[in-house]
Amino acid sequence: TLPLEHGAHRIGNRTDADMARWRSQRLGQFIHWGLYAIPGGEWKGKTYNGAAEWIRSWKEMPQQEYDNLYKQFNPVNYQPEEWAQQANDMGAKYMIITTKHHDGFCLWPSKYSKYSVAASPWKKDIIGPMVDAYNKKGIDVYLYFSIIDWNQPDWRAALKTPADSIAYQRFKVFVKNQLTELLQRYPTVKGFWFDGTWDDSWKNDGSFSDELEQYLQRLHPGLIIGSRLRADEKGARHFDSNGRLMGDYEQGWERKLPEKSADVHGNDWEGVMTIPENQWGYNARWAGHIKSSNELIEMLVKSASLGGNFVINFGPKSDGTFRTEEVQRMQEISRWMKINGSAIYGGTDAGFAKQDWGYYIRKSGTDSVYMVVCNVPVSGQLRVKLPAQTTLVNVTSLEKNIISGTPELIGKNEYFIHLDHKNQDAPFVILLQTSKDSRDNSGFEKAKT
Ligand SMILES: C[C@@H]1N[C@@H](C(=O)NCc2ccccc2)[C@H](O)[C@@H]1O
Repeated sequence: TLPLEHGAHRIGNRTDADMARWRSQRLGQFIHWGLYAIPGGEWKGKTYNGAAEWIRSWKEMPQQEYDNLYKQFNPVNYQPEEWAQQANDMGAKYMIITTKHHDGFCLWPSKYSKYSVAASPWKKDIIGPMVDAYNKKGIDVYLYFSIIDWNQPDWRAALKTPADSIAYQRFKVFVKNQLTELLQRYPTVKGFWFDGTWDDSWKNDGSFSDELEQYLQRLHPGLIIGSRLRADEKGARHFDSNGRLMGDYEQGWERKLPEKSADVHGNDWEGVMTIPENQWGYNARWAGHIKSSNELIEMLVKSASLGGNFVINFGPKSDGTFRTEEVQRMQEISRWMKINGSAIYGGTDAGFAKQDWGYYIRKSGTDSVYMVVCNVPVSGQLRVKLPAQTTLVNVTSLEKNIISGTPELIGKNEYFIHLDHKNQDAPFVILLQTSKDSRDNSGFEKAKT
């Protein structure tokens, strides 16, 4: 291995209580809200085909006109208590809010930037009431912070001249000041969700990103910061030049999920997902595939089955309300979580062989393994192959009329669980009580006779 000063400082997952809490939460709510919600993907009758929060970079958008949108920011229908209530109903245990996206507009009245809510008709702090409302519901808050800041004259994508380096030096002080300010203003937040760290200026300054992370940890012990913040001294990101994960969890799963256990190497990880194909901020016209609640639920289940968290993104409108499709999904996911949430919270990789009908999720640290069935086989029977030295002690379903009869032993540690032929319109859950046992097949057979 290479001698690295600014690579990973820890091998393996964090074992402290803050990280255990994050790991048990499994379902998060991402909120992208800012000036980009005003154009909502359209400008002067034309439709922007990119992600709505990137409209400032569209050649048809005069940047000065975009930058002046702060004069229109006035979310008269913003009700953070309602936001928190609906997130709580959905079953989200944490929320990530954009304090500042790439455009540099701050949703809090920052001392270090004029480009904030303080300069808007709204005037007031947006972040504080949101943190308070979510915390009151028992939902943890994480602060999204973009290192890229198109509004800051000292920001650079790359350092080409000595003048660039002097400007960027000032920019790094500005970043550190804003992050310090955010922790002082909102001391109950559990971590930062950094973004916009792919440019050369940042990638080639691994020592700063490393020192910044350590500074933030000293300021606020226990902070949870993903792998997207840092680079090592060779410009490697997420995984250092020795292949070791930096940060507290793998944070590269954006609009994509790992397929199998081997893809996550036992690391903590988090996937963040849009409901349309690629819109984080509010876009008036969602084009392409819009994920159904069952699709989002399956992604959540898949994430938990692979030992990761799943965060669903919402893009409120400029007036502070949520679009119908997003409210619908929160309500549908809420219904499912109220019945099946026990399979998700505290869930992790069961270490069982994957089957076509769906996913296994182990209640962490126990012999309870949930089966979340997403694909009912036409045979009506679910194959379950237990690992060696594991016996089946009991089988129940979280809802009535799911299982018919008792599991049929079909081979060494292998069973068919027969289903009641009701047509299911959502994933359903079966709970397996297992036990580690030196004698194979003795468990369920014994319980049955
Ligand atoms: C969480 C999302 N990240 C921002 C983004 O630009 N992602 C696209 C991207 C992802 C990875 C490398 C470069 C660019 C999007 O605007 C959202 O904020």
